[in-house]
Amino acid sequence: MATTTFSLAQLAEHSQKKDIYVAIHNKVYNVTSFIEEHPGGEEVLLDEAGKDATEAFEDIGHSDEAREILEKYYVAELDEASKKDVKKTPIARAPAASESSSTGSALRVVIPILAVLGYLAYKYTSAQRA
Ligand code: HEM
Repeated sequence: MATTTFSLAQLAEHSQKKDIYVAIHNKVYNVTSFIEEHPGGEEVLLDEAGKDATEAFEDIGHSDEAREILEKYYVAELDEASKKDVKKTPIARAPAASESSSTGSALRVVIPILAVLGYLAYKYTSAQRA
């Protein structure tokens, strides 16, 4: 049997009371027929409808029995790639690093020049005195 995969976008299409899918630990479950039986109530499941409900599910500390019930409603694997796309945020690069290194290299050139000029000035003035 070929494995069906669901993206987060596909999962989000099933968020109505008459059509509820949730993802828990990267597996997608159709819990439409379960919501009326849920000991925790319909409301909490409706809040997680069409989403990755792993955190909500684990925060409650569901029993092994709850996990077994879940297996009956399995429909597909959650597409890992679609998850990563959502989480990917551009990292702002700090320009300060390159700026400070160029300031550093400028100083490395200027300081020896000043030292040579100082030495020559000293030599010149002492030659005048002699
Ligand atoms: C979608 C799959 C879910 C299944 C199969 C499921 C199943 C169950 C079961 C069997 C119980 C009874 C206690 C236990 O055996 O642990 C329970 C309780 C509970 N569930 Fe879920 N649950 C699901 C999702 C959720 C989600 C997403 C939430 C979100 C917060 C939630 C919140 C609760 C709460 C608060 C209780 C405690 C009810 C009480 O003790 O008064 N459940 N659930």
